[in-house]
Amino acid sequence: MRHPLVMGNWKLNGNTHMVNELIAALRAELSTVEGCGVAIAPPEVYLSQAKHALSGSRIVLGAQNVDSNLSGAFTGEISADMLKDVGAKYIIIGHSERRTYHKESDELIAKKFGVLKAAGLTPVLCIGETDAENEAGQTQAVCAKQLDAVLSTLGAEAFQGAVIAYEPVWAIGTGKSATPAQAQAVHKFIRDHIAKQDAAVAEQVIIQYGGSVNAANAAELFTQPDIDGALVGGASLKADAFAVIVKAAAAAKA
Ligand SMILES: O=C[C@H](O)COP(=O)(O)O
Repeated sequence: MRHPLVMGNWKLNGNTHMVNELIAALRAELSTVEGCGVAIAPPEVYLSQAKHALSGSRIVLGAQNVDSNLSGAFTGEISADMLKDVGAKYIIIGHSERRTYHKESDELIAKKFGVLKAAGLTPVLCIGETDAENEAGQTQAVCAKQLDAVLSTLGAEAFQGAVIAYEPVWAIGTGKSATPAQAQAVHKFIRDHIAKQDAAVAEQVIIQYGGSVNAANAAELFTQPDIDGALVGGASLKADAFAVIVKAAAAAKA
């Protein structure tokens, strides 16, 4: 039985004051919610502060990226061990913004996946097609290629305990979410693709949807059988909206 996971990706937003205020508000909003995992990924510079602010709560700390190297002369980078050391658990890799702005390849992202697994951390692997790829009918091919980078190097067992976030690039930050039926079709394709190698692993892997999830559309998305929560950008910066999304996931999957 899979449990949903709703994770907030704060992206490049926040400051010392905001981290404390938003976490305090989330703690108040979510203190009684059960049946849905909750995580937040603040910017790396605020991870320790966030960990302290989350102390004793059920909200888990995540991060937005990791380097593929473990240590050494890699200026500006953060290692898996460092993330673990500060208490982060769910680590986003392969986000389309990193694929686009930092030219991250499927191969590099697969390497990061392996580094996180080796450190005992949970990869949140983002995959998804662009608008042009969607228009060209290439959604499944793009998702398969992004998954295959991990499957071919680490095997299906690497997805045991891992998280996949299907985020169509055209839906990120645009206000234009995929419809529940559109997202479900891709989520089922993703699960079936992994099941070709290992049905048990495919059955347990959490597949989040991401892309303009908000308080108004979350509940309907979560009615779909293969949508196991959400990776939330903009709406994760507002405690009330994020709490509605978490509660919708808990209710839909109860
Ligand atoms: O990681 C989160 C996604 O990029 C979705 O962002 P969004 O909810 O602002 O569309």
